[in-house]
Amino acid sequence: MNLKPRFLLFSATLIIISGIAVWYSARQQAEEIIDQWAVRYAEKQVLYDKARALQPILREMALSRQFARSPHIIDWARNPDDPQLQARAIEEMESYRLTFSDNSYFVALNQSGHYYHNNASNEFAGHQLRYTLDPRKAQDRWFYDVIEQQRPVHLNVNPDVELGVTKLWIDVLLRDGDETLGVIGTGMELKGFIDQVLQDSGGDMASLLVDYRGAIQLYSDPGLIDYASISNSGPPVNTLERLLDNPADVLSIKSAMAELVATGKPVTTRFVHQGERRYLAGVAYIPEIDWYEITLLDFETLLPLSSFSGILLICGITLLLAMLSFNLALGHAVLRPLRQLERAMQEVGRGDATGLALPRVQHHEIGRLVSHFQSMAAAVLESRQDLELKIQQRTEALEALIRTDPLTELLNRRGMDEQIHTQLQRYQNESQSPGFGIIWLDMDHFKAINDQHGHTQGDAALSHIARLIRDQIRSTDAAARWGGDEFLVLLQDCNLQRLNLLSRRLCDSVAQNPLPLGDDRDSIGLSISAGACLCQPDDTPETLLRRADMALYEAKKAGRNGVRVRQSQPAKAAE
Ligand SMILES: Nc1nc2c(ncn2[C@@H]2O[C@H](COP(=O)(O)OP(=O)(O)OP(=O)(O)O)[C@@H](O)[C@H]2O)c(=O)[nH]1
Repeated sequence: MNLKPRFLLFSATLIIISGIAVWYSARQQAEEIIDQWAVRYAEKQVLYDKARALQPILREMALSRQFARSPHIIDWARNPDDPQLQARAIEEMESYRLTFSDNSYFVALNQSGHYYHNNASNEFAGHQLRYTLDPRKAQDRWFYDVIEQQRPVHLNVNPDVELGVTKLWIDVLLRDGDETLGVIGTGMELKGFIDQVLQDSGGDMASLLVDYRGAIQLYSDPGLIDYASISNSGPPVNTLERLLDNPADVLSIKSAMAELVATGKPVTTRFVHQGERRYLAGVAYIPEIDWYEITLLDFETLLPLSSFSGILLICGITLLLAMLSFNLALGHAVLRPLRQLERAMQEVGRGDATGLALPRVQHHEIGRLVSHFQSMAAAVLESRQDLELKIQQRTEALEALIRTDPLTELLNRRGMDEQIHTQLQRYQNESQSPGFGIIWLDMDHFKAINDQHGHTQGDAALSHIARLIRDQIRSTDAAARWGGDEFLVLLQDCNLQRLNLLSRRLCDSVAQNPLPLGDDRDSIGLSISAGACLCQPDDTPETLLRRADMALYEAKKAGRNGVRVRQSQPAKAAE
């Protein structure tokens, strides 16, 4: 596999692995942030809810306490049958009615069991005595329970059967010294109170008030309120268990409540579940009423994890872009130069090293690689050229060798054959081509020289004659050792006169230049016979040579050291 797909695969694997790692760690971090944030938020919220719920209750409680300390009412409660005291007390009660938020009050006297009440619309003016309490009636049990428990203030959520309303009752003991004269106070209309202080803030949080047993005292869903908790002799019905599915969560909240009372901490938090949802419960103790404020915070709605998906998306895109940029940079800095280098290497391998398209990288490893490659390619090119030159020279030398006679360094028979063919073709094909002639030379009595002086001297004689021939001919002419002691001379641009002249000159030159034997006074006399002829248009190499051979034969026959020229004029000249 090439580097590019390898790197792409590698990068993709890296993206996936680091993406998963980033996803999990970011999710973990996000969850931790949300949890920490939610704890802080829940702590603040429960304190806020506590203050919001407590503020109106405290006001009514303070007023009710003051109401219970009224001397007019205490005097009357001691003597409930005294009409004057009753009139003053009812006047006092009516003035308090206007100060209570509900504009209503109740006064229940212990001695007579009479229950006095007037409401916001002053419906019972002049008939404030509404009924007489009966300890046998369930709906009147609250009065006797409050008296029995002797708690100075008691809050009680209870429907008023007589009045047909459900209220949060603030029950305050009416006392004179150690004597309990009755219970007085006011009621806050439950629905209005809940709407005012416990209404859900959308679907993301819920607020409720519970007593020390976990019995729900105030909640936005009236069906879950544990009404008249004070009067129920058995265990409470509507408790935290109704709200939280998991018993462990209920125990957890109860432990939080115990912790608050034990440590005096203003607030604490616990994670709980309601159905599939996870909530954070902020718990605060309200010592003034001995209840607990619980705020359930659905932080998955308040701050859903999906809020962080944008960050995760950006992380993912950034990672992807980083990897793509890395790949692009890698491709630009490494892979592309490497590909160019590879192509250049292939070109050098094919022997085409001209105009190599090499990457223009100056620095770093690839640059050095290119530089080394350039040097190497230049060296390879140089040695290749050198080699080719040598081969050419050797080939030329070989070519020359196979056309050269090693002893005399004249053309050999093959070389002269080619010359005759070439010249003959040119003469026959080109009308303007001048004719040429050949001279066939043969040493006279050469056998005797060999015999008398040995073959070495015989070779020397052959070389000596070759030199003499070479001296006599032009550079355009050609001379060859035809074989043994025979030579052949080809004369360019030749006619009979020149043929005759040069043949004679060659014979004379040999005759006049004996072969020196090293000793100045001694030499071997030499002579040659020559047969010559001019080429004819219809000649073949064979006919041409045969005529020269015949001329040579005649020269030999005529006594040697002589020349015979076949007189026939070439046809072109005759024309
Ligand atoms: N030293 C030497 N002798 C050679 C060489 N080639 C041929 N010969 C000798 O050359 C002689 C040629 O003799 P011929 O041409 O037949 O006869 P000739 O003695 O020259 O007499 P004519 O040609 O009739 O004048 C032979 O004895 C060959 O052995 C050579 O390369 N070196």
